[in-house]
Amino acid sequence: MSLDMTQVLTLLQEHQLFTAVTGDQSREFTSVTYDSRQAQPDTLFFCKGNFKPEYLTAAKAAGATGYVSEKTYAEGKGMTAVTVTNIQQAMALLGAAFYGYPQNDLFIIAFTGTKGKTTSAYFEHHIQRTHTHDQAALFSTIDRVLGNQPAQRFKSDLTTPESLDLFHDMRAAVDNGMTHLVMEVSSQAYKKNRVFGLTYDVGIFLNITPDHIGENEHPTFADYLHCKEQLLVNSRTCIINAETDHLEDVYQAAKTSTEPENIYLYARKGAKIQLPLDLDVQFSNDEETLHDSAFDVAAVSDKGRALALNGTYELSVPGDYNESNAASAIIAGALSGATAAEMQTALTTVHVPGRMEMVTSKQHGTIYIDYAHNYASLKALLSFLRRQTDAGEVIVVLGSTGNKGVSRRKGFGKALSEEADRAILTTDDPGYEDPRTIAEEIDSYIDHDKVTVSFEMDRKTAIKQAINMSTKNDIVVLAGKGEDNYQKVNGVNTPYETDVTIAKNVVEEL
Ligand SMILES: CC(=O)N[C@H]1[C@@H](OP(=O)(O)OP(=O)(O)OC[C@H]2O[C@@H](n3ccc(=O)[nH]c3=O)[C@H](O)[C@@H]2O)O[C@H](CO)[C@@H](O)[C@@H]1O[C@H](C)C(=O)N[C@@H](C)C(=O)N[C@H](CCC(=O)O)C(=O)O
Ligand SMILES: Nc1ncnc2c1ncn2[C@@H]1O[C@H](COP(=O)(O)OP(=O)(O)OP(=O)(O)O)[C@@H](O)[C@H]1O
Repeated sequence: MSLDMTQVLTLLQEHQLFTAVTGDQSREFTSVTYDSRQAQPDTLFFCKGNFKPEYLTAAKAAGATGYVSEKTYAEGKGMTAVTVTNIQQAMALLGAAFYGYPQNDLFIIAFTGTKGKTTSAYFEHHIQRTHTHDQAALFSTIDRVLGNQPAQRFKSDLTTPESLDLFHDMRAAVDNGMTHLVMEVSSQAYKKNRVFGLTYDVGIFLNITPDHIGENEHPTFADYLHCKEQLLVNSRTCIINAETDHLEDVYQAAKTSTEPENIYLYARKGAKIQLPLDLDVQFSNDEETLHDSAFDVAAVSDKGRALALNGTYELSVPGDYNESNAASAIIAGALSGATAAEMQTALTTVHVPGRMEMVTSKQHGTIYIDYAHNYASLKALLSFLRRQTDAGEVIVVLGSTGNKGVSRRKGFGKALSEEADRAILTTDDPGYEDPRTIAEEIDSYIDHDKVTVSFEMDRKTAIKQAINMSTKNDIVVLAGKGEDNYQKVNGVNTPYETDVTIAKNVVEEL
């Protein structure tokens, strides 16, 4: 893989990003990076974000011969310097070119939404693995699967990787024989131009509620919505959950680049839709259970019927909202050519780490471990579980993260007041804050006439207490950490056994 200066300048000029160039213009680069620690001979280095000039000095010392940035630096003397109007966009364009446009060799299915991205991406990946006989890659918040060997599976740092990493990983996936890619696209990915210039074969919009607004994320809800909608603007075929808030805005965004015959709308049967739009696919379920779900999917338009996806689907992950997530994955699967039978097979065995994990105990009811960590997700989770447990109590163990998402504390108080009987407030990634103070803040939003609250800052002890106090008709919910095996404390990822392990051990010791 390589990139020469003629390609660099042509691409930047074509996209009106080019400002100026100095130095040797006959260079060819055999490596690209935005991190000086990765630089090597003949590297093209990108100066972006919270960049410091000494990183350029370090990159040059390691052999970098060119750099791209929004201004020139004295530290880059002797290197070819290309200045651009937008470094993130330039990096995405040049990254795609350096890695030989791997997206052209992949059928790409991309999910966005405030909640359900990871879950739906896992559902879709499972469908695609079945459909393609294991030729499907996955870029999720949890992991990046670039091939079928254990060494081709990596933990993720970001929901959507930085552009150079994204195209690097796509190239690796293609070279590993992958033909399909399922990916999550965060609003930050658009805000930071990580996916600039990328077009998806199928883009799915799941839902939007206020979240990720604040310092280092989005200044306003309007900005958050705009960034999320960019996924649809950049998709050849769009799938929209017609139950989402702001449906009109979302639908209009899809229509800016996609004909209505390539926009699919789905919803639960009987759901109230905000706009007089015709649905394409409905799903329904008369029998929810705590352990899995069997729901019906039916096309209700001509273009929906052309997908041949009608049928009853058994889903190994419970929760009414997961039926909605699965419905989106089924439509995307059908658009990629997967048959209903393939999708039915896949969904019966899918597992999403840290989402709706179950640990059962005969005397103490079922324990659910779930990543729910804001109002919308906790409300969705608890209201589903509440409906399943008329006879018993809903007992919740949770905390809230320190130094970010402060509004979640109020949301937790609200969701607990609406759906829980007991809450044990504890620690969840307190960062530089005191977990007890965070817990007290959550408590200040709880209606104490409805919820009995106690405090236990050692999360393991809190989990033991919750399981021990529950009876066989109760449900215990361990919320917020999912499969995390650390607690972020004072800037350090402190090892943590995981909620699932602790719950299993407690049950074994009973
Ligand atoms: C605000 C934001 O988006 N920041 C991201 C951004 O940071 P940045 O460009 O400022 O980079 P930086 O890490 O501060 O460092 C500056 C530059 O110096 C370079 N450097 C640094 C040290 C050195 O020795 N040499 C060197 O060259 C770095 O490689 C970098 O290019 O680029 C970095 C990767 O290059 C990301 O890790 C970082 O994500 C931050 C940490 C983050 O976690 N952001 C969250 C908000 C986020 O993006 N979340 C979404 C999910 C949210 C959702 O669910 O919707 C996500 O997609 O993950
Ligand atoms: N469609 C949905 N609507 C509401 N809540 C949901 C939905 N799907 C999942 N959830 C809840 O949200 C939690 C997080 O789900 P998931 O990880 O799939 O979402 P995400 O969009 O990837 O989230 P994040 O951006 O926080 O990583 C789940 O554990 C569940 O409690």
